[in-house]
Amino acid sequence: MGSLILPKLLVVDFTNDNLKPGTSVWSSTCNDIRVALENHGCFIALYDGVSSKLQDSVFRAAEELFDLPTETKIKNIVEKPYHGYVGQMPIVPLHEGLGIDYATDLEGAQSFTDIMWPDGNQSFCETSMSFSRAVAKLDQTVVRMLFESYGVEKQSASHIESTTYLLRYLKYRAPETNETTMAFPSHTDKSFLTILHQNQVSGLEIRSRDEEWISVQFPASSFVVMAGDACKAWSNNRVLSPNHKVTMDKQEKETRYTIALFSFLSKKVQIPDEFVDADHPLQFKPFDHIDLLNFYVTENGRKSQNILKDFCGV
Ligand SMILES: O=C(O)CCC(=O)C(=O)O
Ligand SMILES: [Fe+2]
Repeated sequence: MGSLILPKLLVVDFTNDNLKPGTSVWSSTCNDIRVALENHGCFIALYDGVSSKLQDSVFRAAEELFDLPTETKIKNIVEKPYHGYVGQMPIVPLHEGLGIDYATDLEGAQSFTDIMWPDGNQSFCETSMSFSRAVAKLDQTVVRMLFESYGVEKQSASHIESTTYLLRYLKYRAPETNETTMAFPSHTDKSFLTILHQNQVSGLEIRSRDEEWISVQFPASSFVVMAGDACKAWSNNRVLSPNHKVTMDKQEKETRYTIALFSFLSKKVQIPDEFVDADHPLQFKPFDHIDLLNFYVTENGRKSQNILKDFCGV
């Protein structure tokens, strides 16, 4: 066994030196990851690619960012839906978020930093970029392992080459007495994969394939790897892109911060031929990833109970 299944969710120890391509631990872990993504749409990764110093820095960077005046934060305008500033919404009063597109590139991190701090903030820029690059490595390892488990490993390199990353800083303040505890409503992500890292305040809940809501406890230094709708489409409906939400505890006094890295494809999302046969007919037409986001913000997209079927169903 390459990995451990704690009460509900798979925990994969990426710090294990024996987890190397070609070993039996590697292949059994590839298999565990595939099964977890098919049944729960997520798993927990223990990963030391982000040093504890960088973890501390990224949460300090989050506090510094959210402490900026609202008139500055709203300048985080990105053309792509759900990429920029979100906040001040009466129905989701606890939540605020900002996004850095192309976060693993210096230009992406720098241009966001320049808008937030016109006089410069080099440490914020470096922290955001280093964190994104370190988490992107985990994303790429998971892609490689998932592709290998499905026998399409030859396609992982071109997939990784065409991946771009959005880093989002997310804040959930503690609810006041008699205020809603719903901090982020139930949804599926539109990414290929999402990787979440939270501070010590929990709140994430994920709905598994058998419709059980699971409260996610992040072990120290852990990351939640979750499949988005693009991964579900790519897999011809094998992978689950789980509904998930954030609920704050009524008694909670502290602010929850999550730093989330979302991966998107700059080439078409297309189902490999290997996933299609008489028992598994083609379910989705190829599509541009950005068009899935654009559909999601239309009235039909928002109302849809099955976004992939309505957007690109065969
Ligand atoms: O904060 C979290 O744990 C989840 C955030 C989330 O689901 C999202 O931003 O899509
Ligand atoms: Fe999400």
